Amino acid sequence: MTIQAKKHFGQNFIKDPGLIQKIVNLIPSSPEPGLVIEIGPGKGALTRELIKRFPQVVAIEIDSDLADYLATTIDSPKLEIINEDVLEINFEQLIQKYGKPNQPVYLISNLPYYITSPILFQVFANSQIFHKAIFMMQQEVAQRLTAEKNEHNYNNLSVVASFFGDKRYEFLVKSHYFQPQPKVDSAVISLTFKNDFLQKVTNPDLFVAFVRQLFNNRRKTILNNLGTYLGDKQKAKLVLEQVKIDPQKRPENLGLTEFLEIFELLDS
Ligand SMILES: C[S@@+](CC[C@H](N)C(=O)[O-])C[C@H]1O[C@@H](n2cnc3c(N)ncnc32)[C@H](O)[C@@H]1O
Repeated sequence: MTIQAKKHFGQNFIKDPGLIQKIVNLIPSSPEPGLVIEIGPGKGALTRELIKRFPQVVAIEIDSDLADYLATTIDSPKLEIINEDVLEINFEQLIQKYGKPNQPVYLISNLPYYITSPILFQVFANSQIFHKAIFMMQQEVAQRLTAEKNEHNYNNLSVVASFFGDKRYEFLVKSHYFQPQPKVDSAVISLTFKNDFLQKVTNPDLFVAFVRQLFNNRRKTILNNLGTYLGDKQKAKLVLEQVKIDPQKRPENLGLTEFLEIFELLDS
């Protein structure tokens, strides 16, 4: 069966066996092999390797041609193919259905690039139910996500990713590894989820929105950005004084702890 890549679904397939191994190796198989959820299995490049190593793989694919192709070419009781839009998936219910109690849950994807951000934020919103995510994305986004303060790519995504877990830039994947070949290179990142920071705020969604707004105008000082957020520059000045943050700094000069300090003060 010939499968033509559909551009509107962000289909760029990989087939290099070395690359596939390298990506799948990032999922730990100890202390116990967990439930693996793959977003966008495509023609099954990663999926075939995953079912060799893990007891249960759930693959969510929006394209029914590909879902049918997978169902007819992979015959394994370990694989569950779900023909749906990942953004419509209720991960909690999915894990209840396919996982075992207390089993670690891993996410893996060569992400459909057109919805990288919505998927990332959907995953963040469910971070407590996942152990680790291995995601391939455009290199520029990977650099932003894994950047640290004062680095030139640092933005709200960098802060939010650190809030939800330990992030790591794993490796670069040149564009020629994909079929069809995209215009830009990609990179694989990993995120190991943690609850440490989550416990500090009552509403993580509000924190995510707060950080986003504080980066609204990167060139302006934190005083200006916070003033706009609060609609009150004087109050912003007092808040920054209380948490001992230099009001002349820019958002890119503040680390996660500093954003949390400001937010916690406003939250209390
Ligand atoms: C970059 S391709 C990766 C394919 C395959 N995993 C590989 O590495 O060769 C992205 C895959 O995500 C699928 N996809 C796109 N949008 C999706 C969505 N909203 N929900 C689920 N899958 C989606 C595409 O159809 C495609 O199979």
